[in-house]
Amino acid sequence: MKILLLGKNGQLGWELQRALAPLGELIALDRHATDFAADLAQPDSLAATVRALQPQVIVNAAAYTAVDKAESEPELARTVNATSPGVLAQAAAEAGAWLLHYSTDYVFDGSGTAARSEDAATAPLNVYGQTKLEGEAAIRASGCRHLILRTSWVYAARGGNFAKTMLRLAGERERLTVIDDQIGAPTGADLLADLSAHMLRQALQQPECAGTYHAVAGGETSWHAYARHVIEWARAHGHELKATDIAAVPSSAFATAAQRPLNSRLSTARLQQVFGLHLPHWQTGVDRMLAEVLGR
Ligand SMILES: NC(=O)C1=CN([C@@H]2O[C@H](COP(=O)(O)OP(=O)(O)OC[C@H]3O[C@@H](n4cnc5c(N)ncnc54)[C@H](OP(=O)(O)O)[C@@H]3O)[C@@H](O)[C@H]2O)C=CC1
Ligand SMILES: Cc1cn([C@H]2C[C@H](O)[C@@H](COP(=O)(O)OP(=O)(O)O[C@H]3O[C@@H](C)C(=O)[C@@H](O)[C@H]3O)O2)c(=O)[nH]c1=O
Ligand SMILES: [Mg+2]
Repeated sequence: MKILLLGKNGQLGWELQRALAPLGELIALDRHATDFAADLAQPDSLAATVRALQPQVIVNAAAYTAVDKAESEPELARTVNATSPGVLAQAAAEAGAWLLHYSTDYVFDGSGTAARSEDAATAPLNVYGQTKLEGEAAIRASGCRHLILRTSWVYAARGGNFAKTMLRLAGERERLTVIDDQIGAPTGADLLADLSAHMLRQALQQPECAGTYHAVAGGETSWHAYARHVIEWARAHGHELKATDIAAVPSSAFATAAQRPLNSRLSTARLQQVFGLHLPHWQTGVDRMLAEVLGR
């Protein structure tokens, strides 16, 4: 089996290079690839790549993920997150290939306190979420066999993420202010990549498993409690940090270009039921990532 992976060097793309390797011949590209076009800012070039390589599976880990910047670059965000996934999906439909794609908790408005299921009403609050939602719709409209995994708050040992930002800021400042009224589940790129491989393997045998799934780690937290956990773990493992005051603030007191959902809880019941997979608690993966990053 031939698998084409796009966005190979992002947090998730890097882990997918590992997790997908045993499933078949893996061709992993990033936007700078020269033999085959793989820049999602150039949608017109992508169909030729799929036709030339003829993969049985296309995995798209590339995305425009700068949430605040997307507010001032909506066209580029839309091209990368919606138009190009649509082109890949069309090419997959024509080739009879599967498409594995990723989406986000930010497709929802975050009202209420309940965990959302896959068919809950979407209503993105920001450009990034809107373009990711449009990407989902383009994939469904193409008629290709697909898996769309909606995840949240992704971190990895390799790449940039909130946990690493908190470690850096805690080394530089005595006081941090962190939002405590946005609730969600930090999800490791390693876990998501492993889920992806297991789900793909089953879906290839059971095409009726195609569809959209919420794929996040177990448990829930706020950005503030997540930050505190990361900083306390670092201290407990001998790292000296400046920050003594990790202040909890409401979203209204922390100005950002993009508005973010308050309730990012996603129910993984469907994933667990259809694929029989277990979602470990978020702290297990975060602690493992910290041990790797901080060398303890
Ligand atoms: N990060 C998060 O918190 C969350 C992410 N997701 C989704 O999960 C998926 C993976 O995200 P994650 O790995 O964390 O994101 P990263 O930002 O770590 O990686 C995104 C990758 O996409 C690449 N990329 C950006 N623009 C283009 C382009 N024009 N052409 C080709 N590649 C491009 C980047 O390349 P380069 O390095 O060259 O810029 C980077 O390698 C995405 O679909 C994202 O929307 C969902 C929920 C949360
Ligand atoms: C740096 C910083 C952020 N925050 C807040 C802002 C924001 O609400 C939250 C997280 O900050 P980030 O910049 O990591 O947030 P953000 O980039 O919006 O994270 C999101 O990325 C996209 C790609 C997704 O799909 C989402 O699931 C989610 O992970 O913490 C603070 O409260 N204090 C701080 O010092
Ligand atoms: Mg971010």
